[in-house]
Amino acid sequence: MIEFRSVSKQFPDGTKAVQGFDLTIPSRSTTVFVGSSGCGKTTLLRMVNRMVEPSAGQILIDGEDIATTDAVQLRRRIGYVMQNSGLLPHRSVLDNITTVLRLNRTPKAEARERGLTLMDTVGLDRALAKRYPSQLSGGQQQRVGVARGLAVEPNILLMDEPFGAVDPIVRTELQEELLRLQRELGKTVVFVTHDIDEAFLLGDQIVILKKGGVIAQQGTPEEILANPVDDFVADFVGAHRGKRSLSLKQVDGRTIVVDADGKPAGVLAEGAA
Ligand SMILES: Nc1ncnc2c1ncn2[C@@H]1O[C@H](COP(=O)(O)OP(=O)(O)OP(=O)(O)O)[C@@H](O)[C@H]1O
Repeated sequence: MIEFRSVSKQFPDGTKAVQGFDLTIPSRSTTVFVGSSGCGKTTLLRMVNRMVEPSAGQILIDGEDIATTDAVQLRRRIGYVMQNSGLLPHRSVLDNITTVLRLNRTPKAEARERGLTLMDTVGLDRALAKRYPSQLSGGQQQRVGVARGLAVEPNILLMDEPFGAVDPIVRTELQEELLRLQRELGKTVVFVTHDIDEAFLLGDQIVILKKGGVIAQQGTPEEILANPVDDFVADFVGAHRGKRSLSLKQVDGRTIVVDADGKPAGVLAEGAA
């Protein structure tokens, strides 16, 4: 479980990115931060692995205040997947995936075996192991990024717009893969996006943010769809999705809410269908 307690972040230039943020993120489920550009999503995410330090407040992981932990150690046990994959261009696919394992002093042969297994896990052909990132498609690069994030067998996986830079078809594929992976692995995933459709598809819990990291609404997709708390949320959900008729469809054993074009608009909680 991750707890934000009255967390604020003011950058040295005076920008107040996040103010008095409170949230509990349950373990083994996916929480999605969704909101417009600049509302503080990335700042919130990066405070979880101390790439950004809060100016005030506390963040607890399983009851432990992370400010009291060693930042480097913390970062090495939390998976982090970023937009544009963030891969090292002069390292092979396998080296990219196993970098943190090697930093953690995992023996070379073991790291290699684990890297290849991770390639299987994220649906990458092992034949690509020796290629460089520039020799891969955008979707393949993102898969390498996910494999790298999973390399240290983290309980927590932070994902910052990981599928933002790929075309819509590949994006749908990657989203479905993530749903499958999450069913198998059951990580605590914190996912950032500005795309409400993506949020509804992937999130067990959705947190809609306004500027300054202010929570406009949090809840399950169906709670938010059924009862937007105010005009801001209704507009955000409606304007980004179009107010189209909704219906239900079975995808991978989950009941998905789809709009008139068959685009996913949400997932029904178990037992709700
Ligand atoms: N290092 C920094 N120094 C000063 N201001 C910053 C810094 N990083 C972010 N900000 C500001 O903090 C606010 C929140 O930024 P953040 O990157 O968290 O937003 P975001 O919701 O992730 O946006 P996007 O979707 O565009 O990535 C913005 O106003 C941004 O300009």
